[in-house]
Amino acid sequence: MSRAISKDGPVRALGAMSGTSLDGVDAAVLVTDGHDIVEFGPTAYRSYTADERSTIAAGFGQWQGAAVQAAAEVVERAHVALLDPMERVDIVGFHGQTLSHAPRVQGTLQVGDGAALAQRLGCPVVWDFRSADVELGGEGAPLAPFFHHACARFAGLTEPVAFLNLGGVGNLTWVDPSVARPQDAGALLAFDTGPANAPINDLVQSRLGMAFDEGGKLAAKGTVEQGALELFLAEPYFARIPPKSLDRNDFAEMVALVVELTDADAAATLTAMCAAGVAEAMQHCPSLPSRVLVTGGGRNNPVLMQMLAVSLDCPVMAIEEIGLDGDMLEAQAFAYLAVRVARGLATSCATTTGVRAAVGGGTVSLPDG
Ligand SMILES: Nc1ncnc2c1ncn2[C@@H]1O[C@H](COP(=O)(O)OP(=O)(O)OP(=O)(O)O)[C@@H](O)[C@H]1O
Ligand SMILES: CC(=O)N[C@H]1[C@@H]2OC[C@@H](O2)[C@@H](O)[C@@H]1O[C@H](C)C(=O)O
Repeated sequence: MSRAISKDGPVRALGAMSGTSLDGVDAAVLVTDGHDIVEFGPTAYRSYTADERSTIAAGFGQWQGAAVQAAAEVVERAHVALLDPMERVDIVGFHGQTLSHAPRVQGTLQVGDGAALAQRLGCPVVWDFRSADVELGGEGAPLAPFFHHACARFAGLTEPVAFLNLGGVGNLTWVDPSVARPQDAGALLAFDTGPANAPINDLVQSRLGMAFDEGGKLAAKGTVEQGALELFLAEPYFARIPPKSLDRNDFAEMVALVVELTDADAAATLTAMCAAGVAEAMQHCPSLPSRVLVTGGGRNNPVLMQMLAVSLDCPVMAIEEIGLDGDMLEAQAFAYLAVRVARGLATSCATTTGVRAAVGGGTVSLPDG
């Protein structure tokens, strides 16, 4: 067996994330002891080709079979292509690609073989981060909140803030940085807010052959259809008390609500739905955050950001305002979580996934030799 990481002190970790919006794979190096962030390192990105994207998308909602296998192969190849040329690190956190997520029914499935990646890269790889949490009764998501807590403390924040990730799905973490440990009472509350970019991407892809509504240009030309928005907000999900999480396509029927609308009105309405899901989420926060720090691709959509600014009762800004990289936060999160798993520290707790006791999931695979 090759070396595992040291028992204490900071290590260099590399995190890799393939998110629900299917744009590509993000990778980022982080120096951490599993508690505090010491330093942010280099980052890299590899976009999926249109063919790769459709192969992965064909696996969405599936748990086994040829489509899952084909998606897994694409995910593995893309990660090797991205990570192999990067620096050698002490440990890798490999999220893989979520194909299906139904924690109370079948479970949660992230594809990509971490054991094979450990052999290929010649270093320990932590993977399958979500299964243990689900097996212990948790939602298995979101998992970035423990990292958000570390980020808030790294940035020297003292007041409660919210981290809002707008990827394919939206997720919000309310953090009180004055509480020392993420699993302690009052430190965190986290959950998925609703669909974010995924329905917008699906709409512009199917109608216009575009990957996403760049700059919200299409939505900016449209009018929000209030009736559709009201039907959307009547979904019981929004009133449900957290913890709660979503699969990418859990709100697929939304598209039916906009099917009769023009391209621009449909885009505007789906964008408004994302913002309205976030506005609904605020009622669940323990207190109004001092500000909402937006991460993920949705922060690049000025129409969406403006809708959020109008509908939330606190300032909304891109996370770059506190010096963090909004494109890489999730990859950094899985670097951080990998170190925590390897050191036997918790990665989720009752207020982040609803798991009964704080738990550290994840499988650690070491390379041979
Ligand atoms: N300039 C832009 N204008 C509008 N939308 C954008 C822009 N840049 C990115 N996006 C949106 O953000 C998406 C990518 O977001 P991100 O990389 O955060 O998602 P992800 O990590 O795949 O998802 P998740 O957080 O759900 O796992 C794109 O697919 C697109 O919809
Ligand atoms: C099951 C799954 O992969 N969920 C993702 C998805 O994408 C955003 C949101 O839904 C969040 O719950 C989660 O990702 C982030 C990285 C998380 O676990 O914090």
